[in-house]
Amino acid sequence: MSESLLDTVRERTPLVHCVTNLVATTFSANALLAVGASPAMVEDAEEAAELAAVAGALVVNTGTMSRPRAEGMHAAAGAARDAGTPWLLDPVGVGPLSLRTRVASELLGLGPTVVRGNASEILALAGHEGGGRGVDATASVEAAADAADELARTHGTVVAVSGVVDRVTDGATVHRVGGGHPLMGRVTAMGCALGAVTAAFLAVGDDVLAATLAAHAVVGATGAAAGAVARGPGSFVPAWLDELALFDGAGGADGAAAQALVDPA
Ligand SMILES: Nc1ncnc2c1ncn2[C@@H]1O[C@H](COP(=O)(O)OP(=O)(O)O)[C@@H](O)[C@H]1O
Ligand SMILES: Cc1ncsc1CCOP(=O)(O)O
Ligand SMILES: [Mg+2]
Repeated sequence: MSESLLDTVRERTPLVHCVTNLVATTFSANALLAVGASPAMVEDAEEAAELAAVAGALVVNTGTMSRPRAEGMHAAAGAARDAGTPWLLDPVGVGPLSLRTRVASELLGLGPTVVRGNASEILALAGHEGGGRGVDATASVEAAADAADELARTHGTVVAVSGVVDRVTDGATVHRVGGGHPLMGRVTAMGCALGAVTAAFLAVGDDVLAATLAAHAVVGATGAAAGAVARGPGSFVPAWLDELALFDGAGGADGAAAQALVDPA
């Protein structure tokens, strides 16, 4: 599953349009390049609508909110919906901060293909007390399980909640993805990069749940491998980009390792 979709990303180099935050921009673009996709960070409303209509997939990430950026998000998400471009909402910091919480709720109404966030953000997006502090989660993945299922069912979307073990649901079926490394929580914009990589898989896979799971498994496997060689958060970043770029495809040992992270016994 994961290995063949990764091969398809590399073959097709899908254009992934990101309306993302100031912190995540370069890291997400590098993660997309490393996995084999083609990133474009475009946020002006006029340009964002043009690009979202022709991109392979779109990421809308609320991490550094401003009114002009919110306009770009609405324009991009609306154009993606109209053009049938798959798009992922990463509701960074939703809950404690008011403008982004309102905007994310409006964006949810535009029908994201996937919603991906940490547990506090998913709880808040579903209208529950998430307890988020800034952009970091204070709730556990399992504490957000009911909220994630409810969001998925109400909005017809796949919801992925990240943490020590990620949880992915379409509201009916639930999967968990292991792997990763504690250093991933000490690198900024790691979840944003996971969202960007997930969008690259959405661009080439018709099965949204399978594509989301495959992307999470690849990030889990490469994160574990990078964590095993990194000395700390600084060396984790280049190690992870290298692991992502060097990850073998169909039939390889890396692909099998990623597959084994999904719903381990
Ligand atoms: N302690 C951990 N152990 C293993 N993987 C982790 C850990 N913390 C974060 N990750 C991984 O890092 C990625 C980003 O998750 P997370 O830190 O929850 O996102 P965010 O940065 O949006 O809060 C996910 O792939 C997740 O599985
Ligand atoms: C630190 C910070 N501040 C605003 S956005 C951002 C990055 C958040 O990235 P992630 O959600 O991937 O940890
Ligand atoms: Mg995040």
